[in-house]
Amino acid sequence: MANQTELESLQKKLRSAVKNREVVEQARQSQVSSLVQFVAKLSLTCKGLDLELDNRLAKFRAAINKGIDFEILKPLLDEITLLLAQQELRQSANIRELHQTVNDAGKRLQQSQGVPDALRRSLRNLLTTELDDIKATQDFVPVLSRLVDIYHQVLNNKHGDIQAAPQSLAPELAQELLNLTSQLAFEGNNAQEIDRIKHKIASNNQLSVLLDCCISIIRLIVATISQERQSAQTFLLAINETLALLHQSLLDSVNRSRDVGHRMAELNQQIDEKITLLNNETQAATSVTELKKLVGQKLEALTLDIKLKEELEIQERESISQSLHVMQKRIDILEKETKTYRDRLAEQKFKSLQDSLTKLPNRAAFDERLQFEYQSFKRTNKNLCLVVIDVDHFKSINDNYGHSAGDKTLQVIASALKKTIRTTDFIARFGGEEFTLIMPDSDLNQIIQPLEKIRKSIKSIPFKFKNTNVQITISIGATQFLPTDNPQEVFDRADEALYSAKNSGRDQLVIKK
Ligand SMILES: Nc1nc2c(ncn2[C@@H]2O[C@H](COP(=O)(O)OP(=O)(O)OP(=O)(O)O)[C@@H](O)[C@H]2O)c(=O)[nH]1
Repeated sequence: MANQTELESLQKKLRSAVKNREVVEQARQSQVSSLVQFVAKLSLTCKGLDLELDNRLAKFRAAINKGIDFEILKPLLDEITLLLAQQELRQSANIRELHQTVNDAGKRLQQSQGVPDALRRSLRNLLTTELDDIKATQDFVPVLSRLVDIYHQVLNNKHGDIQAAPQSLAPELAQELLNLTSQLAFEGNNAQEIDRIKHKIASNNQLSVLLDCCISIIRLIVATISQERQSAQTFLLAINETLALLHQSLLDSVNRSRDVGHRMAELNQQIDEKITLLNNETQAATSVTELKKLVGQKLEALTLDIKLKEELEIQERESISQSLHVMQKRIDILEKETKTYRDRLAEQKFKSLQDSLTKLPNRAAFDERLQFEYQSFKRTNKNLCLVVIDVDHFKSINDNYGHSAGDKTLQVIASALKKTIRTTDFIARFGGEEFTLIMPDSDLNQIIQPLEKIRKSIKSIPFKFKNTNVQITISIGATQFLPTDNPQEVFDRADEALYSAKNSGRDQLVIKK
């Protein structure tokens, strides 16, 4: 009986165990199935990376869907694991490359001119922080999109600035503009205005500022030309008026002369007729008394006519002298007006050949003189040397002590150069901090000593800026005209000599044959 009970209890336990086992089995089955589905889905996310991997994963998905035994799947899994490892390597290489590309593109943008401060800051943040935080390929997406956005904004800005003109050209343009403005000769308010523009160019060479300055200069030139045209017009009108008056005086005088001429002719005719009549009547006279009476009457009439003639002649002389006097006065006015105008033109020519800052001859004057000396060299074959002088590190004077200090320095150097050269030499300000010197009747050996004297004299000027003693030096390049040379070739050779002097440490003279 007891055994029967034990058996039943055992059977009950067994049934319950089987049931539990079935539940566990079912749960496990469902877990395996969701795992299989998950793995299948996961494998699909790798699709498209690599053809080989795609094939293996497709096989794998088909196999697990069929419920193929793990042991059979094992070799396939090994192959897939290997392909995945290769894929991972390739991917990290791609990420490194992408990182580098984004970094390079950003750096390039950083180095370009004219990026506004705010964008420059965003770019710096993107390159230093955001780019370093990237862990996976998809992290590049927002970074790349921000970089493209910054590029866009910079491009828009640049377009708005000056289309296609790189800021790197600005220093050259500023220098050329300064050279050109120093050749302009203005007076009064216009001269002050041009000085203001020059300071603006020298202290800020942003392209937009240079453009503004160009426009202001052109406006000044146009205003000056129109003033000039007006003054020429006034001068011509005045001359025209005086000439018209002169013409009128001449006409009056001619008319008067003609009237007088007519009256004279009439008088002459009257006198002639009276003499003929007297002649005839004296022939016909029969007595001396009659003759006396006749001659007395006729002589009286003749004397009257002759008197009248004399008066007319005096009148005529007086009128001629009067109109000559009027004409002389008008010619004097004319001469005075032309002289004023001639002087003005001469003064303008002088100013147009003078550098306004240093009062030395300017580049135009130098070109004119060089042509003249060159022609004379060709004619006479006498020695002729050309020298280019450049102030060393002049930019640092502007940068450290201001543009006005730079201007003053140029004036002091110019006046020292003028004092030190020989009377036969010709010095000009070529532009900026560069001077040119023409030395006629000298060969290279003869110019060494005077040029060394110039170099030393500039070096010994005691410049003082902001309570600091500053020594300023010059570099000199010199050459001599050869029979086959033209002025440009000689200038280029002197310039090469100057650059050798600069490259060999400055503060020296280099001669090039
Ligand atoms: N104050 C002033 N500066 C000028 C004038 N004309 C040109 N400059 C400046 O002269 C400087 C010339 O500089 P650079 O050509 O770089 O030459 P540098 O500094 O003299 O150096 P090196 O010639 O190499 O020794 C520029 O900064 C110009 O702006 C001017 O009329 N007045």
